[in-house]
Amino acid sequence: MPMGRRFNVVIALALVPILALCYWLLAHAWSAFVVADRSENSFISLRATFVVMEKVSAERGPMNAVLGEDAPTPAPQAVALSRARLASDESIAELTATLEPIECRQCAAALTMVTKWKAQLAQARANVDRLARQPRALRRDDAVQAAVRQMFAVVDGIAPLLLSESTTVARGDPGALNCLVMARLTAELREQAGRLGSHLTGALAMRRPLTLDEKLTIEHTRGRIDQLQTMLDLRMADHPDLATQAFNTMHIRYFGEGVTYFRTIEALASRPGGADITTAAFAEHYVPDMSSIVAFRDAVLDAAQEELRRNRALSLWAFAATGTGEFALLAVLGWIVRKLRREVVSPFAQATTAIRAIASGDLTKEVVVPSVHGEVREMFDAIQVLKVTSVERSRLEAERVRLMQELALMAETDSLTRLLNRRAFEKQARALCGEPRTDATWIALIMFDIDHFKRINDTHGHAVGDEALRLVARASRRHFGRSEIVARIGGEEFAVITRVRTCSDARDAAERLREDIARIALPTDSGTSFRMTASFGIAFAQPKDGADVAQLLKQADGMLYEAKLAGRNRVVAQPMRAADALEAPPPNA
Ligand SMILES: Nc1nc2c(ncn2[C@@H]2O[C@H](COP(=O)(O)OP(=O)(O)OP(=O)(O)O)[C@@H](O)[C@H]2O)c(=O)[nH]1
Repeated sequence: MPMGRRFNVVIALALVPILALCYWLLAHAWSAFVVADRSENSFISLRATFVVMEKVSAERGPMNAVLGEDAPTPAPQAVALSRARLASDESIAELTATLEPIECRQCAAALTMVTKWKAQLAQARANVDRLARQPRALRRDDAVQAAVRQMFAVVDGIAPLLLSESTTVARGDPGALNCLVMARLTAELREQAGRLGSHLTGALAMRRPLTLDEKLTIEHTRGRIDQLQTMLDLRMADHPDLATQAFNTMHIRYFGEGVTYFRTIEALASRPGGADITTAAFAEHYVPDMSSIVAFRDAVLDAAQEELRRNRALSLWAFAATGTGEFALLAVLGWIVRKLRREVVSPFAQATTAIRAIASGDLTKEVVVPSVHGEVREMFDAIQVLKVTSVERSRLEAERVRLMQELALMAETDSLTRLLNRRAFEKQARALCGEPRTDATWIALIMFDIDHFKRINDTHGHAVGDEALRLVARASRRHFGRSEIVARIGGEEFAVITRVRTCSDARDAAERLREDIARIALPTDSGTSFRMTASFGIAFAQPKDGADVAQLLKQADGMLYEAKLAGRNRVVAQPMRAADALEAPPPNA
């Protein structure tokens, strides 16, 4: 696989887990933000529920006052009760408004609960109104108690919604859990404080002493209030900075003044004649002290809301930071990959191609140097140096081969005539003799030299003698083809070795050359020309007998000597036995 594609595959494989991780981190950050956002929205419903609980609880104050008055209810008490009921209704409407736009299973369940409370509340109010229309003397004590308990039941029905909403909110921001728990404890404290006051309603309304049951109920409620106070104190000890002022005010106002006042009225109501105080007067003094509980609850809820807001902002920031960080990371990765590809991978592939071309001897391709720096640039510089040295080495190698060939040629060639020299002749003649052939019957070695050559030199000069040698060589080349080996084997001595079908073929060839040499007109320095002759000696051998070049040379030399002795300018062939020749052996000249 090419390096570029391999690089792409590696990058793709590396990107898969990186992108998956980025997606997971972004999705995680987004879902954390969604939960925090939902948590903040749910807090609005939770706070509205706290208010509903408070308002419905507060409605019992004017209700107690009305039940303590004779019929018809005096206008101030009636107006106070109407206002309290209106406040409850408004708080329920506000809660409903916060729940309706949210499409969730919990909200639907909450709306069902709200509808149920409204029905319960309407029934409880109807009971109170029925009792209020009766003359006080005719009102039955147990009926008054039942009306009060019915109002308690409405508030008891709100507590589960508070719990479920608090859980939802805390799930989105566990940091708000402490505030939410404290708000719930405070809301219950407000409810228990209200109930404590309501426990006096019967006795005060009927102008009678507290019954044993009422006293027991008061003790039970007081015990729960003490519990709540202890729990709040412990939590405040862990979080001393949380709404400290509101907490201290609640301690002074309710646990101090409010509880003391209640104990005073309780003591009066425990006397045989009961307490000489109306429920309205009691509520007027007791209820304002309870407002410090609501103020602390609100302070704690404000702190929770602030925490939720901070958490949502933090989640949003975390989401944005994760997205931006991932984008930056991917951008940097992309930049690194691009830079790697441009400055390392592609140049490396180019370098590989260039080195491969140089190694295979293709030095024509240009080495394209990419715009890179550092080590990669140095690598390309080195490749260029390698190419230059390779080109030079190649040139030197070609030169060496040429020189070797020239040397070989020079070693085997006669520089004057350009024919083979004696050494090359003997070598090639041995090779020819060793060739297994069937088409030729004889090997003929023709040796010849120029007659009275010394005289030519002496008469016309050495240069003319050289020219004579060159002309004889040229004539020899003309007469013999490529398959015949022609050489200058001595000063004015030449030799040809060839295969012939018959001995007379060799003799005829020698004759023709002899005649040709005799026709050569040699120019002299004086402008005249003269002719020369040559003598030939021929020796034969049969390849099947194993031709010996040295022997052939010796025999041809002998024949040449005979030709000289016989008067020169003639061909003398070795005499052959008739049985050895296909035709009569060449005659002696
Ligand atoms: N110009 C020239 N002369 C050469 C060369 N090589 C040898 N010779 C001369 O060739 C002559 C050979 O003479 P000889 O061996 O006496 O033979 P010849 O004169 O041809 O007499 P025959 O062979 O008996 O006919 C000598 O004078 C050599 O100096 C050469 O390369 N150039």
